[in-house]
Amino acid sequence: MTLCCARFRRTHPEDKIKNAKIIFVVGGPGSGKGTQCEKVVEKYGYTHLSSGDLLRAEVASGSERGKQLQAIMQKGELVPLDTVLDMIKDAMIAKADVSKGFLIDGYPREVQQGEEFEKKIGAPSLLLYINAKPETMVKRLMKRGETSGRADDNEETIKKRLDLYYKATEPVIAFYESRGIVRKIDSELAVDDVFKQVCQAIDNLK
Ligand SMILES: Nc1ncnc2c1ncn2[C@H]1C[C@H](O)[C@@H](COP(=O)(O)OP(=O)(O)O)O1
Ligand SMILES: [Mg+2]
Repeated sequence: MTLCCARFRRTHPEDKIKNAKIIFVVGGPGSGKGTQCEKVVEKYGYTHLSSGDLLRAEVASGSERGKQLQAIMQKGELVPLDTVLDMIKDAMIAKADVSKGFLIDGYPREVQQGEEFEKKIGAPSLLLYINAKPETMVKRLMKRGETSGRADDNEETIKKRLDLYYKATEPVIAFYESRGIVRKIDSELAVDDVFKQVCQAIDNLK
């Protein structure tokens, strides 16, 4: 080992999140992930990281990378894996000192993203599977689209996002089910009743 490694090892930024508590929040578009995460932040002091929000912030910044991302997102497609992961990791490190844990919302979108996350960051201790019927998700998204200003909350893109969710993201749930960390949440109910189930799952972590 060189002197340089020895000196910098202790202050490596990654060290800050090595033992962080991580919860994956997985569900279709409009299933209620963001709504539930907000409530968890308030009650448990977790940090909510929505991959979609991080990406939209990059788009809003007007950067060159933001412009490329916007084109992909407008089509309802998935953005490159490394881009999202780096953004999540940077955001986690920035919040490490003040967080009780992290809610990773909207990621992994496919099994490979989960594997990469674990390699670069760490393993989740819980996966909240926010489950609603497709009709419910479409209805909620159309309503959200009236005020969200989100370019992807329109009927055509919603359909593509739902298809992609069933094809790419549902296998993620099966992947983590084999590890016994999936808690299925019935998100057809009123927000507070959904939250009760979420609290039960989190309380059981301790
Ligand atoms: N349990 C619930 N009952 C009724 N509406 C809900 C709900 N959970 C969320 N909503 C609403 C709020 C939003 O306008 C819309 C989508 O919710 P969201 O939290 O933004 O979903 P997601 O982050 O999974 O895309 O549905
Ligand atoms: Mg959301």
